[in-house]
Amino acid sequence: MSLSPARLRSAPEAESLPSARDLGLATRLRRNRKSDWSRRLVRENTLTVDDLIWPIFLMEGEAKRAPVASMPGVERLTVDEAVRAAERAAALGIPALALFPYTDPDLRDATGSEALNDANLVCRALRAIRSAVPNLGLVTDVALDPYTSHGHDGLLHDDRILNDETVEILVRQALVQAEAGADVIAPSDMMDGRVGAIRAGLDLAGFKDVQIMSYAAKYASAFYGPFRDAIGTAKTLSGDKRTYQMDPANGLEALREAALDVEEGADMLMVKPGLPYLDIVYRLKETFGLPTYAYQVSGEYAMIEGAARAGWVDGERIMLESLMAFKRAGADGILTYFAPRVATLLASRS
Ligand SMILES: NCc1[nH]cc(CCC(=O)O)c1CC(=O)O
Ligand SMILES: [Mg+2]
Repeated sequence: MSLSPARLRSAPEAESLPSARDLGLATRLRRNRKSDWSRRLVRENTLTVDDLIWPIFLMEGEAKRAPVASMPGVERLTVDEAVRAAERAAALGIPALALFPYTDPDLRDATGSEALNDANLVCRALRAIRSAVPNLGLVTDVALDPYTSHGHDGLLHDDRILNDETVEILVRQALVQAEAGADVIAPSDMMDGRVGAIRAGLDLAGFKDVQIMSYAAKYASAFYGPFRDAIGTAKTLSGDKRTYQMDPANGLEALREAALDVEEGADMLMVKPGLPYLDIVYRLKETFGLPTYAYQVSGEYAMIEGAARAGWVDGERIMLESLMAFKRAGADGILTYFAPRVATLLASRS
């Protein structure tokens, strides 16, 4: 039955070839794709609302929302508006929110001291959301960049980011957040040893059930640009973050980063950015088997949403396809600015 390419080429007319009508294939993968019911039956992965963590941006004031220019459709919210967002998340069944503050410029200083203020924006939002929506998971970011005048995640000294001195402050930041009601502490700073130090600090203070989601593999990425607009560090950041965030060229190093975080007590791992780093998501999940998350970061969101708004791509389909890709790579969930939109869409389909 098999037909060589040479014979095919020399054949006078296609219709005279029996195999042109029937290749005699035992296996035809298209059979399972023939109809919607069958495609659903053989589908390997599903995206559900349980996979979503919604990152939101906070700002001072009352009853206000301010658009983030480089993230069309995303707004900074005052605390009362953040409570509305939390109620919306709960109504949609989104498991958790991640909170990021836009700190007033005059509250920023060289050491990021506002991070340790138990009445800072994040802490006030934690308390307000906790009392209005008690059962929503609240994830907080541990790193100093929203609070430092230089926009770095740690202490800057002679053009260097100090590691151990920074970790000491991060532990205190985590305690302030846990005290205000954070369920999950998510260190995004990439200092060495911070997961272990934060775990020890939390345990000592009695926060044994507060989880740690480690930004285990966080790359020095240009995809964070719009986020830095949102939290107001785009213009102030001096230099770049390449002495602490990972080199995008490295894959094995992500395994070493994650191994240390697991050893130090991380409950969950995260990879960031998301879509360009699916190989890292896959490797971490395969290697450690921990709950593993991906952050579809601001630049990824901006690229999809910008192209969609220009009419160049089908935004809704790309949103769903990109999120499904994370699931296929092994992610247990995704931090995504699309969370409320995709949750609404999923609800309308069920
Ligand atoms: N600690 C900083 C932090 N936490 C989350 C993001 C980026 C998230 C996004 O781009 O959506 C960043 C940016 C950075 O490292 O400069
Ligand atoms: Mg590390």
